[in-house]
Order: sequence, then structure tokens, then C-alpha cells
Amino acid sequence: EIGLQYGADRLGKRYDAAMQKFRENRLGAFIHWGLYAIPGGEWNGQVYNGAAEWLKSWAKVPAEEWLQLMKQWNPQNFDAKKWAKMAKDMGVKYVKITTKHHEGFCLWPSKFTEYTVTNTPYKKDILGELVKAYNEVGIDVHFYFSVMDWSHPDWRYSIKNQEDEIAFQRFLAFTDNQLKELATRYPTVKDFWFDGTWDESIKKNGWWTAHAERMLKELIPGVTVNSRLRADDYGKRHFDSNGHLMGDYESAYERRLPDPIKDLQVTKWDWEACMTLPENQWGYHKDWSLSYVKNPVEVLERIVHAVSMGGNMVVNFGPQADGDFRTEEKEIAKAIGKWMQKNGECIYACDYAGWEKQDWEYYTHKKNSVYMIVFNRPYSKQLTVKVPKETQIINAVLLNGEKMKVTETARNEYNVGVPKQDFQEPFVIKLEIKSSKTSTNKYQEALT
Ligand SMILES: C[C@@H]1N[C@@H](C(=O)NCc2ccccc2)[C@H](O)[C@@H]1O
Repeated sequence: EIGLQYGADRLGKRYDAAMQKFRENRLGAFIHWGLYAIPGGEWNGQVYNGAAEWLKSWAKVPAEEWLQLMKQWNPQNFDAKKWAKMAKDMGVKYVKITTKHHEGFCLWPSKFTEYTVTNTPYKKDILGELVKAYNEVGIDVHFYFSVMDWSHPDWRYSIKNQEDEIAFQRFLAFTDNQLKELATRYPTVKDFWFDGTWDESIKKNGWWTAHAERMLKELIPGVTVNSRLRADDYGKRHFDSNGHLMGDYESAYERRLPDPIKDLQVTKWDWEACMTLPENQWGYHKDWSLSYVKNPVEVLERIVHAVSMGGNMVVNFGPQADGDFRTEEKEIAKAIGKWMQKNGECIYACDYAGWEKQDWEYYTHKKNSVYMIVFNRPYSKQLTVKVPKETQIINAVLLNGEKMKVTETARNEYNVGVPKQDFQEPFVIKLEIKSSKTSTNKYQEALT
């Protein structure tokens, strides 16, 4: 291993209570809300099908013109309690909120920039209202924070000369001030999810990313920080030059997931994926007909896929400029909540089972139960289960209590029957297992 000053501060997973809670939460929601919700993907009569929160970039709008949108920021239908109820009913255990996205507009009354909610017709501290409302219903709040800040004159993509260097160090000091502000104003925050950290300027300042993680952990004991913040002494990101994960969980799975057969290495560390409903859109876009919108089962499939590999999943919502949510998002949240109400036992506090994946889809594991979450109902009416050596299935029940037939079909192989009723939605079978040394060898090995 090479010596690093700004590499991983810790090897292996964290097992303190705060990280256990982060891990056991499993299902979260993302909220992407900012000035970009006002134009909703359209600028000067042209609609862009790229990410709506990147409209400033697509339409090449200068910062001072873009920030004029603050004059229109007045979400009259914003009701933090309603947002909290929607999240509670969806069954999410935490919500990640964009405190400041790349545009530089702050949802809290920051003292270090004029581009905040204070200087809008709305005036009030939106972030404070949300932290209070979510916490009141037992939902943890995580902060999304974009280091890249298009509103700040000292932001640099790269450091070409001494002038850049001096400006960027001022920018990092400004960022420290905002992070300290967030950590001290909202001490119940549980996580910082950094974004906008891929540019040369940050990779050349790995020291600052290590300092930012350490500063937040001093200010808020137990707080978690994502790997995307981190660059090491040599500009290596997420994993340091010795291959060790930096931060507390890997955060590279954005709109994609690890392969359930080829990428089993991710089960060795904590990780969190995030996903959108229409492919490109995190912020509010007025026209969702421009791309495919995932249906509830497709969202569930991604949630279960992540948990089956020992990860968390965060489903994104992009509220409207008026502070209400579009109907499609309310419907998805309701459908997910309905399924989670019945089947959440196979998600919350569950982890990777380590069993060989089958075509009917995913396993999750908790204590001495293994859950089968069936997305693909086989015409054979038999669900193949290959167990690890010296493992026996004691019994199998549907989460509604219906007993399922279990037939041993070969060494360490079983068939589990499917429910009589076709629920027209993914269903969950809970297997009670025990390890058994005495495996009868009634099955002969083939001679080939
Ligand atoms: C969590 C997401 N990360 C931000 C982002 O900048 N992603 C990188 C990206 C944005 C637009 C086109 C390609 C790649 C998006 O705007 C969301 O905040």
C-alpha cells in the first residue's frame, strides 16, 4: 500500500448505531427542488429534453440572468407537513433534500450568499420547515449538497494559474462556511450527500474533501458522508489509491445498478443507489411525455434489486415550482407505499442473502429468514431455490401467512410452490432456514 494523507479514514463497514440506522432504513426518497422548477425544462420557447435541473447549462444562460428566477420563487402550495405525509405513506425511512444544487440557490437562509430563499417573495426557511416536518413523522433527513456552484465567481472547473488557485481556495472557504452553517442550524441531519465533485479543481484538492468529511463528523457525531465527496492525495475518487472506499458508503450508482451476478463485490461495502422516474429528470420538467416513465413495479424492482445486493435505494421526486407534486409522482409514491405496507418486512433492515440468484428474481436476508421476492411468476409454478451447503429450508410462507409447498429436488436444491392466487404484483415468500451438518447423501454425483 502507498502512504496517503487524504485516503480512506476507515477500512471496512461502520457498525455504529448511526450507520446501522442508515443501512436498515434501506428505502429513501430524493427531493430535487430549486429555481429550475420554475422554467421546468423550457427556455425562450425551446423545450430541452436533458435534465431539467441542468437547463441553465443546456440553454447557456448566464448566472446573473438565471438567478433572476429568484424573483418568481414563491411556492404558495408548499406545505411541509403534506410532503412529510406523502413520504410516510410511501414507506421511505429517509429523505435526501437538495440544500443547494449546481445553480447555487440555497433552500436555507445562508449568510454567505445572497442567492437564498430569504431574498425571494417566499422569504421563509424551506429547509428548516422540511427538516422539522420529516423528523416529526420519524423520517431521517439527509442533505444533498452540490460543491460545484454556478452562481459563485470563485468556482473553477480547473486550476490553470495562480489566480485560479487563489480564487478556488476562497471558494473552498465559502463552501466550508456553508457546510458549517448547515451542520449547526440543522443538527438532526443524518447524512451529507455531495455532488458536483467530478471536476479537475476538486481532484487537485483532495485534502479539502478529507477535511470536509472530518469537519462534518466533528460537528455531528455519527453523521454519514458519501464517497462521491472524496478525492485522495492523487485525485482518485470514491476508492483511494490503495483501493479502499472513502466516506461511509459508495455513491456511484446513479440511474444504474450493479449486476446481480457479475458485481457481487459491492456486497463487501455499504452503498446507496439513486434513481429517477423519467430517465433524465431529477428536477421538475413540464413535459414527461418526452421520455419513458417507470411504472410502480419497475421502481419496486430497482428497490428490491438494491437491497438484495446489500444497498439502499433512493427514489427521486421533482416538486413543482408551486410546492405541490405532479400527479404522476403522487401516484407512484402511493403505489410503492401500498406494496411496502404489505411487504416492507423483506426490505427494512434486510441485506444480501448470498444465495445464487434465480430467474424469478431476488433474495433478501434478515436474521434466520431468507425472503424470496418474486417478480417473474414461472409457468412451471415451481420456484427453484439453490441453497448453500448444509442449509435446510424448514418452511415457506407467503407474507399473508399462506403455507407454500417445499419439495427437495436434488442436493441443496428445492422447489417452492407459487401461491394459488395470482396477485398481479410481485409477491414475497419467507423461508425459515437452519444449517444442518447431517446432509443425507442420497444424491449420487454424476461420473463424467
Ligand atoms: C443526483 C444527480 N447528479 C446531478 C448531475 O449533475 N449529474 C451529472 C450529469 C448531469 C447531466 C448530464 C449528465 C450527467 C443531477 O443533476 C442530479 O442532482
